Amino acid sequence: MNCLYPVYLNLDQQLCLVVGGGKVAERKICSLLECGALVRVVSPQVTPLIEQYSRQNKLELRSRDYQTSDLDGAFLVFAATNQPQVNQRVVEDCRQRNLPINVVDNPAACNFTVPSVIRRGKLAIAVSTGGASPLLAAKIRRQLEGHFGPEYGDFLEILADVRQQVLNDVEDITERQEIFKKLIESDILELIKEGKHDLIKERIDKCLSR
Ligand SMILES: C[C@@]1(CC(=O)O)C2=NC(=C\c3[nH]c(c(CCC(=O)O)c3CC(=O)O)Cc3[nH]c(c(CC(=O)O)c3CCC(=O)O)/C=C3\N/C(=C\2)[C@@H](CCC(=O)O)[C@]3(C)CC(=O)O)/[C@H]1CCC(=O)O
Ligand SMILES: NC(=O)c1ccc[n+]([C@@H]2O[C@H](COP(=O)([O-])OP(=O)(O)OC[C@H]3O[C@@H](n4cnc5c(N)ncnc54)[C@H](O)[C@@H]3O)[C@@H](O)[C@H]2O)c1
Repeated sequence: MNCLYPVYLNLDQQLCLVVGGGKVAERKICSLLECGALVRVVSPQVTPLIEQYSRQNKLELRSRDYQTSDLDGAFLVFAATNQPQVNQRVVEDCRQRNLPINVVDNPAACNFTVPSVIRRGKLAIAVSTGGASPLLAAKIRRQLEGHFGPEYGDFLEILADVRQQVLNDVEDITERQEIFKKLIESDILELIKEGKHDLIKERIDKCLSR
Protein backbone atom coordinates (compact mmCIF):
# COMPACT_ATOMS: atom_id res chain seq x y z
CA MET A 1 0.00 0.00 0.00
CA ASN A 2 1.13 3.58 -0.68
CA CYS A 3 1.67 5.84 2.30
CA LEU A 4 -1.41 7.83 3.40
CA TYR A 5 -1.70 11.54 2.64
CA PRO A 6 -2.49 13.54 5.80
CA VAL A 7 -4.90 16.50 5.59
CA TYR A 8 -6.89 18.54 8.12
CA LEU A 9 -10.48 19.00 6.92
CA ASN A 10 -12.74 21.93 7.72
CA LEU A 11 -16.04 20.16 8.44
CA ASP A 12 -17.98 23.21 9.59
CA GLN A 13 -21.63 22.67 8.52
CA GLN A 14 -20.62 19.77 6.25
CA LEU A 15 -22.95 16.77 6.30
CA CYS A 16 -21.26 13.56 7.46
CA LEU A 17 -23.09 10.24 7.34
CA VAL A 18 -22.43 7.58 9.97
CA VAL A 19 -23.96 4.17 9.26
CA GLY A 20 -24.26 2.24 12.53
CA GLY A 21 -24.89 3.40 16.08
CA GLY A 22 -22.64 1.29 18.35
CA LYS A 23 -19.61 2.35 20.39
CA VAL A 24 -17.29 2.75 17.40
CA ALA A 25 -19.88 4.87 15.56
CA GLU A 26 -20.30 6.92 18.75
CA ARG A 27 -16.55 7.70 18.85
CA LYS A 28 -16.60 8.90 15.23
CA ILE A 29 -19.80 10.93 15.85
CA CYS A 30 -18.31 12.70 18.88
CA SER A 31 -15.19 13.75 17.00
CA LEU A 32 -17.30 14.94 14.03
CA LEU A 33 -19.57 17.06 16.26
CA GLU A 34 -16.52 18.54 17.99
CA CYS A 35 -15.40 19.82 14.57
CA GLY A 36 -18.74 21.45 13.75
CA ALA A 37 -19.98 18.86 11.25
CA LEU A 38 -23.66 18.18 10.63
CA VAL A 39 -24.12 14.50 11.48
CA ARG A 40 -26.67 12.05 10.06
CA VAL A 41 -26.82 8.64 11.76
CA VAL A 42 -28.58 5.64 10.23
CA SER A 43 -28.99 2.69 12.56
CA PRO A 44 -31.84 0.60 13.97
CA GLN A 45 -30.13 0.62 17.40
CA VAL A 46 -27.98 3.34 18.95
CA THR A 47 -26.03 3.93 22.17
CA PRO A 48 -27.66 6.03 24.95
CA LEU A 49 -25.39 8.99 24.07
CA ILE A 50 -26.40 8.96 20.39
CA GLU A 51 -30.03 8.70 21.50
CA GLN A 52 -29.53 11.72 23.78
CA TYR A 53 -27.85 13.77 21.00
CA SER A 54 -30.77 12.95 18.73
CA ARG A 55 -33.30 14.18 21.34
CA GLN A 56 -31.22 17.35 21.75
CA ASN A 57 -31.24 17.83 17.93
CA LYS A 58 -27.44 17.68 17.86
CA LEU A 59 -27.69 15.15 15.03
CA GLU A 60 -30.22 13.64 12.62
CA LEU A 61 -31.14 10.05 13.49
CA ARG A 62 -32.73 7.66 11.01
CA SER A 63 -33.72 4.68 13.16
CA ARG A 64 -33.68 1.92 10.52
CA ASP A 65 -31.37 -0.11 8.29
CA TYR A 66 -29.09 1.71 5.84
CA GLN A 67 -30.36 2.52 2.36
CA THR A 68 -28.41 4.07 -0.52
CA SER A 69 -30.35 7.34 -0.48
CA ASP A 70 -28.94 8.04 3.02
CA LEU A 71 -25.80 9.15 1.15
CA ASP A 72 -27.63 12.08 -0.46
CA GLY A 73 -25.85 15.34 0.35
CA ALA A 74 -23.00 13.67 2.29
CA PHE A 75 -19.48 15.10 2.25
CA LEU A 76 -17.86 12.21 4.19
CA VAL A 77 -19.16 8.73 4.98
CA PHE A 78 -18.41 6.29 7.82
CA ALA A 79 -19.52 2.65 7.62
CA ALA A 80 -19.51 1.61 11.27
CA THR A 81 -21.93 -1.30 11.62
CA ASN A 82 -20.99 -4.75 12.98
CA GLN A 83 -22.29 -6.32 9.73
CA PRO A 84 -19.43 -6.72 7.20
CA GLN A 85 -21.87 -7.13 4.29
CA VAL A 86 -23.66 -3.86 5.20
CA ASN A 87 -20.34 -2.02 5.52
CA GLN A 88 -19.27 -3.47 2.15
CA ARG A 89 -22.48 -2.25 0.52
CA VAL A 90 -21.84 1.28 1.84
CA VAL A 91 -18.30 1.09 0.42
CA GLU A 92 -19.62 0.08 -3.02
CA ASP A 93 -22.30 2.81 -2.99
CA CYS A 94 -19.64 5.40 -2.10
CA ARG A 95 -17.31 4.19 -4.86
CA GLN A 96 -20.18 4.68 -7.36
CA ARG A 97 -20.71 8.22 -6.13
CA ASN A 98 -17.03 9.04 -5.67
CA LEU A 99 -17.57 9.77 -1.97
CA PRO A 100 -14.79 9.46 0.64
CA ILE A 101 -15.44 6.39 2.79
CA ASN A 102 -14.12 5.19 6.14
CA VAL A 103 -15.03 1.63 6.99
CA VAL A 104 -14.32 0.51 10.54
CA ASP A 105 -13.73 -3.19 9.88
CA ASN A 106 -11.62 -3.07 6.72
CA PRO A 107 -8.64 -0.65 6.50
CA ALA A 108 -7.88 -1.74 2.92
CA ALA A 109 -11.33 -0.59 1.76
CA CYS A 110 -11.03 2.88 3.38
CA ASN A 111 -9.99 5.82 1.29
CA PHE A 112 -9.46 7.76 4.50
CA THR A 113 -8.78 6.62 8.05
CA VAL A 114 -9.19 8.43 11.35
CA PRO A 115 -6.01 9.10 13.32
CA SER A 116 -5.55 9.36 17.07
CA VAL A 117 -5.44 13.07 17.91
CA ILE A 118 -4.06 15.29 20.65
CA ARG A 119 -5.45 18.84 20.75
CA ARG A 120 -4.16 21.89 22.57
CA GLY A 121 -6.24 24.78 21.31
CA LYS A 122 -5.27 25.31 17.68
CA LEU A 123 -2.54 22.68 17.88
CA ALA A 124 -3.63 19.27 16.59
CA ILE A 125 -1.16 16.39 16.40
CA ALA A 126 -2.54 13.38 14.55
CA VAL A 127 -1.04 9.88 14.79
CA SER A 128 -1.66 7.20 12.19
CA THR A 129 -0.21 3.72 11.92
CA GLY A 130 -1.72 3.13 8.48
CA GLY A 131 -4.17 0.73 10.11
CA ALA A 132 -1.36 -1.50 11.44
CA SER A 133 -2.13 -0.88 15.12
CA PRO A 134 -4.76 1.65 16.29
CA LEU A 135 -3.84 0.71 19.85
CA LEU A 136 -0.22 1.83 19.30
CA ALA A 137 -1.52 5.09 17.74
CA ALA A 138 -3.51 5.69 20.94
CA LYS A 139 -0.46 4.86 23.10
CA ILE A 140 1.71 7.34 21.17
CA ARG A 141 -1.09 9.91 21.52
CA ARG A 142 -1.03 9.45 25.31
CA GLN A 143 2.78 9.82 25.34
CA LEU A 144 2.50 13.06 23.34
CA GLU A 145 -0.15 14.33 25.76
CA GLY A 146 2.48 14.22 28.50
CA HIS A 147 4.94 16.22 26.42
CA PHE A 148 2.60 18.87 24.97
CA GLY A 149 0.72 20.45 27.89
CA PRO A 150 -2.18 22.95 27.83
CA GLU A 151 0.35 25.84 27.67
CA TYR A 152 0.74 25.12 23.93
CA GLY A 153 -2.87 26.23 23.36
CA ASP A 154 -2.26 29.55 25.15
CA PHE A 155 1.10 30.01 23.39
CA LEU A 156 -0.56 29.57 19.99
CA GLU A 157 -3.21 32.17 20.88
CA ILE A 158 -0.42 34.64 21.60
CA LEU A 159 1.54 33.68 18.47
CA ALA A 160 -1.56 34.07 16.27
CA ASP A 161 -2.25 37.56 17.67
CA VAL A 162 1.32 38.79 17.37
CA ARG A 163 1.66 37.23 13.93
CA GLN A 164 -1.31 39.23 12.67
CA GLN A 165 0.18 42.39 14.13
CA VAL A 166 3.58 41.68 12.52
CA LEU A 167 2.03 40.83 9.13
CA ASN A 168 0.28 44.21 9.21
CA ASP A 169 3.17 46.31 10.55
CA VAL A 170 6.43 44.82 9.25
CA GLU A 171 6.90 45.01 5.50
CA ASP A 172 10.20 43.17 5.12
CA ILE A 173 9.68 39.39 4.92
CA THR A 174 13.15 38.55 6.34
CA GLU A 175 12.53 40.83 9.28
CA ARG A 176 9.12 39.21 9.85
CA GLN A 177 10.66 35.76 9.83
CA GLU A 178 13.32 36.82 12.35
CA ILE A 179 10.60 38.06 14.70
CA PHE A 180 8.59 34.83 14.37
CA LYS A 181 11.75 32.83 15.06
CA LYS A 182 12.58 34.90 18.14
CA LEU A 183 9.03 34.39 19.43
CA ILE A 184 9.09 30.61 19.15
CA GLU A 185 12.64 30.38 20.53
CA SER A 186 11.75 32.66 23.48
CA ASP A 187 10.85 31.43 26.98
CA ILE A 188 7.20 32.50 26.63
CA LEU A 189 6.05 28.87 26.71
CA GLU A 190 7.83 28.34 30.06
CA LEU A 191 6.41 31.61 31.41
CA ILE A 192 2.87 30.46 30.57
CA LYS A 193 3.55 27.10 32.18
CA GLU A 194 4.88 28.74 35.34
CA GLY A 195 1.95 31.19 35.46
CA LYS A 196 4.28 34.22 35.11
CA HIS A 197 1.81 36.07 32.92
CA ASP A 198 3.10 39.51 33.92
CA LEU A 199 6.44 38.85 32.15
CA ILE A 200 4.94 37.75 28.84
CA LYS A 201 4.17 41.20 27.43
CA GLU A 202 7.76 42.29 28.10
CA ARG A 203 9.11 39.21 26.24
CA ILE A 204 6.85 39.84 23.25
CA ASP A 205 7.99 43.49 23.10
CA LYS A 206 11.62 42.32 23.23
CA CYS A 207 11.03 40.00 20.25
CA LEU A 208 9.33 42.83 18.34
CA SER A 209 12.13 45.33 18.96
CA ARG A 210 14.39 45.75 15.95
C1 LIG B 1 -7.17 6.03 16.24
C2 LIG B 1 -8.62 5.62 16.34
C3 LIG B 1 -9.45 6.83 15.92
C4 LIG B 1 -10.94 6.69 16.08
O1 LIG B 1 -11.53 5.64 15.80
O2 LIG B 1 -11.52 7.70 16.51
C5 LIG B 1 -8.82 4.38 15.45
N1 LIG B 1 -9.09 3.32 16.18
C6 LIG B 1 -9.12 3.62 17.51
C7 LIG B 1 -9.27 2.69 18.56
C8 LIG B 1 -9.34 1.27 18.43
N2 LIG B 1 -9.57 0.59 17.31
C9 LIG B 1 -9.59 -0.78 17.61
C10 LIG B 1 -9.38 -0.95 19.00
C11 LIG B 1 -9.33 -2.29 19.75
C12 LIG B 1 -7.91 -2.79 19.86
C13 LIG B 1 -7.33 -3.32 18.56
O3 LIG B 1 -7.94 -4.17 17.94
O4 LIG B 1 -6.22 -2.87 18.21
C14 LIG B 1 -9.18 0.34 19.50
C15 LIG B 1 -8.88 0.72 20.93
C16 LIG B 1 -10.06 1.19 21.67
O5 LIG B 1 -11.22 0.89 21.28
O6 LIG B 1 -9.81 1.80 22.71
C17 LIG B 1 -9.83 -1.91 16.71
C18 LIG B 1 -9.86 -1.73 15.23
N3 LIG B 1 -9.64 -0.58 14.53
C19 LIG B 1 -9.73 -0.85 13.19
C20 LIG B 1 -10.07 -2.22 13.04
C21 LIG B 1 -10.33 -2.91 11.71
C22 LIG B 1 -9.16 -3.68 11.27
O7 LIG B 1 -8.01 -3.43 11.64
O8 LIG B 1 -9.41 -4.59 10.45
C23 LIG B 1 -10.10 -2.79 14.34
C24 LIG B 1 -10.27 -4.25 14.73
C25 LIG B 1 -11.71 -4.59 15.09
C26 LIG B 1 -11.85 -6.07 15.37
O9 LIG B 1 -11.17 -6.59 16.24
O10 LIG B 1 -12.66 -6.65 14.65
C27 LIG B 1 -9.51 0.08 12.13
C28 LIG B 1 -9.16 1.42 12.25
N4 LIG B 1 -9.06 2.12 13.42
C29 LIG B 1 -8.59 3.35 13.16
C30 LIG B 1 -8.60 4.41 14.09
C31 LIG B 1 -8.09 3.47 11.77
C32 LIG B 1 -6.58 3.24 11.72
C33 LIG B 1 -5.80 4.21 12.60
C34 LIG B 1 -4.32 3.98 12.48
O11 LIG B 1 -3.82 4.07 11.36
O12 LIG B 1 -3.66 3.74 13.49
C35 LIG B 1 -8.85 2.31 11.09
C36 LIG B 1 -8.07 1.62 9.97
C37 LIG B 1 -10.12 2.80 10.41
C38 LIG B 1 -10.85 3.85 11.20
O13 LIG B 1 -11.62 3.49 12.10
O14 LIG B 1 -10.64 5.05 10.89
C39 LIG B 1 -9.02 5.09 17.76
C40 LIG B 1 -8.08 5.44 18.92
C41 LIG B 1 -8.41 6.81 19.43
C42 LIG B 1 -7.64 7.17 20.65
O15 LIG B 1 -7.85 6.57 21.72
O16 LIG B 1 -6.86 8.11 20.55
N1 LIG C 1 -12.30 1.16 13.55
C1 LIG C 1 -12.31 1.04 14.85
O1 LIG C 1 -11.84 1.91 15.52
C2 LIG C 1 -12.90 -0.21 15.47
C3 LIG C 1 -12.74 -0.47 16.84
C4 LIG C 1 -13.34 -1.62 17.40
C5 LIG C 1 -14.12 -2.42 16.56
N2 LIG C 1 -14.24 -2.12 15.24
C6 LIG C 1 -15.14 -2.84 14.29
O2 LIG C 1 -16.32 -2.02 14.25
C7 LIG C 1 -17.50 -2.84 14.26
C8 LIG C 1 -18.58 -2.09 15.03
O3 LIG C 1 -18.24 -2.10 16.40
P1 LIG C 1 -19.23 -1.62 17.56
O4 LIG C 1 -18.59 -1.99 18.84
O5 LIG C 1 -19.60 -0.20 17.35
O6 LIG C 1 -20.50 -2.56 17.26
P2 LIG C 1 -21.92 -2.60 17.98
O7 LIG C 1 -22.36 -4.02 17.97
O8 LIG C 1 -21.86 -1.85 19.28
O9 LIG C 1 -22.85 -1.75 17.00
C9 LIG C 1 -23.23 -2.16 15.75
C10 LIG C 1 -24.22 -1.14 15.21
O10 LIG C 1 -24.50 -1.44 13.84
C11 LIG C 1 -25.88 -1.14 13.63
N3 LIG C 1 -26.35 -1.84 12.41
C12 LIG C 1 -26.45 -3.17 12.18
N4 LIG C 1 -26.99 -3.40 10.97
C13 LIG C 1 -27.22 -2.18 10.41
C14 LIG C 1 -27.77 -1.75 9.15
N5 LIG C 1 -28.17 -2.63 8.22
N6 LIG C 1 -27.85 -0.42 8.91
C15 LIG C 1 -27.45 0.48 9.85
N7 LIG C 1 -26.91 0.12 11.04
C16 LIG C 1 -26.82 -1.19 11.32
C17 LIG C 1 -26.56 -1.62 14.89
O11 LIG C 1 -27.85 -1.00 15.02
C18 LIG C 1 -25.56 -1.16 15.95
O12 LIG C 1 -25.86 0.17 16.35
C19 LIG C 1 -17.04 -4.15 14.89
O13 LIG C 1 -17.74 -5.22 14.29
C20 LIG C 1 -15.56 -4.23 14.61
O14 LIG C 1 -15.36 -4.97 13.41
C21 LIG C 1 -13.65 -1.05 14.69
